[in-house]
Amino acid sequence: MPSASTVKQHAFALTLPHRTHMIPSSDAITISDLEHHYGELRALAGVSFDVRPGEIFGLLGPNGGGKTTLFRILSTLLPVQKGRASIGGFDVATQPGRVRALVGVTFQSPSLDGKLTVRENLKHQGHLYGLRGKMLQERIEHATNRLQLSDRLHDRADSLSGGLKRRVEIAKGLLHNPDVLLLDEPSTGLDPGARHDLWRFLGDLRGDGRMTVLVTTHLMEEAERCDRLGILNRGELVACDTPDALRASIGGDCLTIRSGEPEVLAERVRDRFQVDVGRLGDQLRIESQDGHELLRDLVAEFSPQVEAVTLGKPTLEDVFIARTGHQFWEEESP
Ligand SMILES: Nc1ncnc2c1ncn2[C@@H]1O[C@H](COP(=O)(O)OP(=O)(O)OP(=O)(O)O)[C@@H](O)[C@H]1O
Repeated sequence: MPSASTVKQHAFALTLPHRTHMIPSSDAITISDLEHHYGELRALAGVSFDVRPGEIFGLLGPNGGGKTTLFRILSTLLPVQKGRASIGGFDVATQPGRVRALVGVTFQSPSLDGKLTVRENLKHQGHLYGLRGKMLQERIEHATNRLQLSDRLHDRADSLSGGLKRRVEIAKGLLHNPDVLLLDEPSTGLDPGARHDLWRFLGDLRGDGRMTVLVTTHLMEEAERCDRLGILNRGELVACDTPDALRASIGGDCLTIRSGEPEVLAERVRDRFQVDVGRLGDQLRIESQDGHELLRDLVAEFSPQVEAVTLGKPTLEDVFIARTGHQFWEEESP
């Protein structure tokens, strides 16, 4: 009995037409005013952004942000309810066959058959895409070379480490030579070393500028590695730019203060220094052009109420907090 994910991949692959188009030089992915509802629940609230050819574009967001919904619409597995999405100029709603020919997809849930070797897994995937004989052989060689899996072709999938399995999944997505690779949380369950390797491979894949990669993640360190990022929160795109530009949009330094009386201290700091003070639980958050000076004065004046202070350059998490008014992981609590 095939697993649910295998069935899903079958559904994705079987309707693939022969590929006739390369991505034109305009945007690789265009999303305009995309909305999606599950019953009453609004999972996407009018999202718009573009992904340029050859870039690694990250969709960053906490759990429930809407990443997987958007990912499934782009991979033609969910219908477009409102708005428009196109890949390589082909409309996801009206030209799904064309879109499937252009994209390779790696889903969050594992899709390898553990009892089969790497080669057998890839062969099976190739057959789903109508590839056979010499052509399939060449594609398997090419994909496994790119992901440095050539010496693993005869290993059973269930004998591989998590990182290697993930690379085989990506090789599966590359078999039909797509121009756009869609990856849903590719490093879920990987240790930091395997995660690092995975990102090195992603960098290599688009090295010649031909492959566009859209990757969803809830990990800041992954988001940092993307060329550009869209930050999704509760179905809304709250920011979209390069990681550097997003951090620079905060400006200066970020000061975080923990206090037993956060509300009282916030009021006093506002009055004394004329700064905006945000509050997240028992922590206060201040953006300042000169954090060192403010830190010194603040501790000198309010040390009895200050339990701990951190000072640092803005991180992507600070960007998220500044754009949404809440912490990244707040959403995850059960
Ligand atoms: N099939 C579904 N039926 C009903 N609600 C759904 C369904 N799929 C997702 N949702 C809800 O839609 C919202 C967005 O979910 P989505 O999976 O797109 O977010 P996400 O950012 O990918 O989160 P995660 O990382 O947890 O998958 C959430 O509130 C989720 O509970």
